[in-house]
Amino acid sequence: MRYVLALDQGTTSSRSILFDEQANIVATAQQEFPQIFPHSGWVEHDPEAIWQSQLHTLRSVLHKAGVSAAQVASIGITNQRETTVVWDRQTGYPIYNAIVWQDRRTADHCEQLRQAGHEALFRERTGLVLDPYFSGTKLAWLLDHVPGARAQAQAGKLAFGTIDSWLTWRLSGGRSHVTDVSNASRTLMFDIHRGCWDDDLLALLNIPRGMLPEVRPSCAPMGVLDVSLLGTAVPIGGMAGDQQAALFGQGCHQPGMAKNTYGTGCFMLLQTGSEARVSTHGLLTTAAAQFGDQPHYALEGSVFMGGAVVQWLRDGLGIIEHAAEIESLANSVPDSGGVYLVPAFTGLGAPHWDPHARGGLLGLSRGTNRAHIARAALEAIAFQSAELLLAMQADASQPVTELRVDGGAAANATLLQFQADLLGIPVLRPKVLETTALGAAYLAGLQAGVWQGLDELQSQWQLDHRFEPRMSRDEAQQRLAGWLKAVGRVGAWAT
Ligand SMILES: Nc1ncnc2c1ncn2[C@@H]1O[C@H](COP(=O)(O)OP(=O)(O)O)[C@@H](O)[C@H]1O
Ligand SMILES: O=P(O)(O)OC[C@H](O)CO
Repeated sequence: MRYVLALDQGTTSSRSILFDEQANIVATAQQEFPQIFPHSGWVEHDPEAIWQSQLHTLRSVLHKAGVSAAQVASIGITNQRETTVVWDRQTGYPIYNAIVWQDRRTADHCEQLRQAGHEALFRERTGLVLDPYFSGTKLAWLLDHVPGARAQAQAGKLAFGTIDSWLTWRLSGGRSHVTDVSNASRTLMFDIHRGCWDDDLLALLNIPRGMLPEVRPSCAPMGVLDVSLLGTAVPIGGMAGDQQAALFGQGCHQPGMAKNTYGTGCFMLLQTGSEARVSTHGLLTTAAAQFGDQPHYALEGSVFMGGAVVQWLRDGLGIIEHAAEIESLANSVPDSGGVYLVPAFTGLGAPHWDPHARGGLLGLSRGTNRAHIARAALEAIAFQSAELLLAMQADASQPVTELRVDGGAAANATLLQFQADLLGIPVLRPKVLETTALGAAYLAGLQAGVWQGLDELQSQWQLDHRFEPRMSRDEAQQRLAGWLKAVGRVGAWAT
């Protein structure tokens, strides 16, 4: 029996999931690591903590399954994207904490680039908008603020990577400095059309090219595990950013197929095939996971606060004890009583791209209670996602007819029913909700010959539940109008 191991390095935890040859989950291991908030709007991770937690889960999952490293045909890596690490090539140690995708410290730098008239060039080449979300300005910040970093980078002594690169570097004992197209496409430095780092953009960001990893397709030899780790040189055969990995794991290979992941944030991706479709409605164009020679693209909408709103109810307001309790609390009232919660705690992502927006709780009355707020919180996740799908429908050449879903909050049936109601299309939840890890495993397994092609993978996708829209379109339009009114009130708040 051969196995495929997926390493899923997320924003709040590192996980390892072992799959068998039928893509069944054999064992999982997970470890959380600390979130560091040095200032308002700043979010950092310790790259050593990321590495140690990932290594711990890797060892633990094999131990739990009673499987030896020699039985693992290939390792796939999937990761929180954009999060930026710089390390010393010689010592292998990071020069500073990782700056996390949620971090807003480079909002001013983005504004300066915009004022200087560079937004169109970045957009055309990278498919992204000038927002602190992406790696480029985070990397520039590190070079400008860590003493001596710029000189060392110019001397070729420092390496940059997103988390996929960082883990591969460590896993390979410092031999592989690589990334894949899907991760590279989130950096603001990568031309998604030519499939290479872009010297013009590097010059505008003042980044030495020598720091950057080599870019490969997502299904490709990425490196080999250093034998000192597990005693065997297991190949790393696949790599993709977590949202592109989920698109792959959901079997969304045909243009027009879309998925939404309800995790900390919400990320909706629409497969557009070989066409890098440009959005005129605030979405991003991004590289999908690449299997084979041809690049594939996706339209993406990213919402920063998805399931994290539920965490806020739990940890900030203390009105629930466990995330799952939100469902019964929300269902204890017939509706939100006119309350709208706009969770713009770290600004708004797609389609608004307003780093200065802040959260708002609107429409409160004397009768509002915590159940209304819980319901408004769940609805906010669905409203934000509905805005993404509306933008996609407006941008795409063909209508999106169904939405595949996954992620931790997709366990919540009330949320998914309201989502289907708002969208007016069926929402499909698969049996395997670990689609991110599955996507990484598929890429690695294809590389190792465990699976032969996409048809074989697609036939493995199984439905758990189909949520059909029940609300009238009039009511859905009214609710959306109320949401948009609330969003309008919180814009540019923190300027
Ligand atoms: N039953 C539930 N209803 C709503 N949200 C939930 C539920 N269970 C978990 N969540 C939310 O889902 C998120 C965790 O999902 P996960 O996919 O593990 O996230 P990530 O990969 O971003 O860390 C948390 O923000 C949590 O609040
Ligand atoms: O770690 P997640 O699952 O919240 O995903 C984070 C995204 O990749 C950020 O773009």
